[in-house]
Amino acid sequence: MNIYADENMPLVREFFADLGEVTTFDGRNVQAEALREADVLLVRSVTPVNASLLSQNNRLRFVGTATIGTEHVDRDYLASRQISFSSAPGCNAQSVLEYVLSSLWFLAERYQWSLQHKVLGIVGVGSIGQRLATAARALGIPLLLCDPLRAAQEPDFPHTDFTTLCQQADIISFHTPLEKTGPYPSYHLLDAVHLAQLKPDCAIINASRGAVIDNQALLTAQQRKRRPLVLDVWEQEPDILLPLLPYCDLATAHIAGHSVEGKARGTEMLYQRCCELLQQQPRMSLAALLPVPAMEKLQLSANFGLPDVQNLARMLYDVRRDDALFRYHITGHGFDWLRKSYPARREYSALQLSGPALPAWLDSLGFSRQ
Ligand SMILES: NC(=O)C1=CN([C@@H]2O[C@H](COP(=O)(O)OP(=O)(O)OC[C@H]3O[C@@H](n4cnc5c(N)ncnc54)[C@H](O)[C@@H]3O)[C@@H](O)[C@H]2O)C=CC1
Ligand SMILES: O=C(O)C(=O)[C@H](O)COP(=O)(O)O
Repeated sequence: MNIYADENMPLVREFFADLGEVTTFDGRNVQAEALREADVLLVRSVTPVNASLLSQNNRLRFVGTATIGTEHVDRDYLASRQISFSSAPGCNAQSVLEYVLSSLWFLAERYQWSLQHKVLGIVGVGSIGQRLATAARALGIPLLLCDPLRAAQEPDFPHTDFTTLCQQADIISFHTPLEKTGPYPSYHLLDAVHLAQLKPDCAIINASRGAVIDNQALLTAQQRKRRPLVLDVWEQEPDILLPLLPYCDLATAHIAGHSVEGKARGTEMLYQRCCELLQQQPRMSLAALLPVPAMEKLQLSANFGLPDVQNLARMLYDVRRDDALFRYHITGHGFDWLRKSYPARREYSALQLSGPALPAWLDSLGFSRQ
């Protein structure tokens, strides 16, 4: 069994070595010729998997993407060749939540906001958006939710249409997939028309897909009237619209989902799907492979409360680190280097909390107790 995997897939050899021979490749630049002998193909979001990439391969059985987003995979083509496919839904949802929370705390500090007096609009309330909604409720942040697909299926879903959300929210965070067609396309969802409808100081956070926001229209709007802006994802990565950078409060290289756990969970999920396909019992598990975190245990006193949570979270992840890396290295090393050399970052759950009266809302943020 020949297993071909993106070189940026952590623990891929540890998981897959018992299923076959593992060969790694550069996901951004891989060509059809290099994949001729693959039985299993494991990719990340940077590899378009389509008829052209698979034109020289006639033995492929399984394609897996260790990501939540799947717009880079031509699933109809895979189905036409009876090649099984799996993504890794939810694998890095907690990682994106921690990115957004860190961004919210940063913006609150920079602009001296009380988040409890800001309306957070969440666009796309799936794995990530729902986690964010749960965390925001725990932190007392008022919410507007926009998800027309959920609204169509769930009579009680408190849906606010996108235009109304644009008019009423103080902060908007995007968590939709990138869809160019269908009844609810998200391509350029935030366009010049909607940008003009936002409150003057409405903050924008995008950690979904770059093209959910019309980047050129965003630049024009920022040049006219600057708003708080956090961008993890950009149109046309890795060749992004660099003139946007001075207008960003936080700018990062599509790393919101790149926690150690988030990336490794993606590898594990594909391993499990592959074992199912091969009708083999999985022999490896993430719990056994994850490294011991630098900070393992922390005792909180009975005085720990909501105002302290930001300091606790910052011990584990502070988005300012990634913003600084981006601004320093983007012109020299470039977008993909920043992603490839991303420093280790553990999720909140890596730290076991103990104490006499741990508040229940810590669980809603993803912390774990001893
Ligand atoms: N920056 C990063 O590192 C990462 C980015 N992502 C991106 O975040 C997206 C969301 O991830 P998940 O929450 O796991 O996906 P999900 O599929 O669980 O949720 C997406 C939600 O968006 C809703 N939606 C679809 N079209 C919409 C529209 N036009 N307007 C409003 N809502 C719409 C869907 O109904 C669904 O509930 C992914 O598709 C991926 O593109 C995911 C992980 C990491
Ligand atoms: O899961 C997704 O979707 C993402 O966007 C990942 O966090 C980033 O994907 P990679 O480009 O690192 O594969």
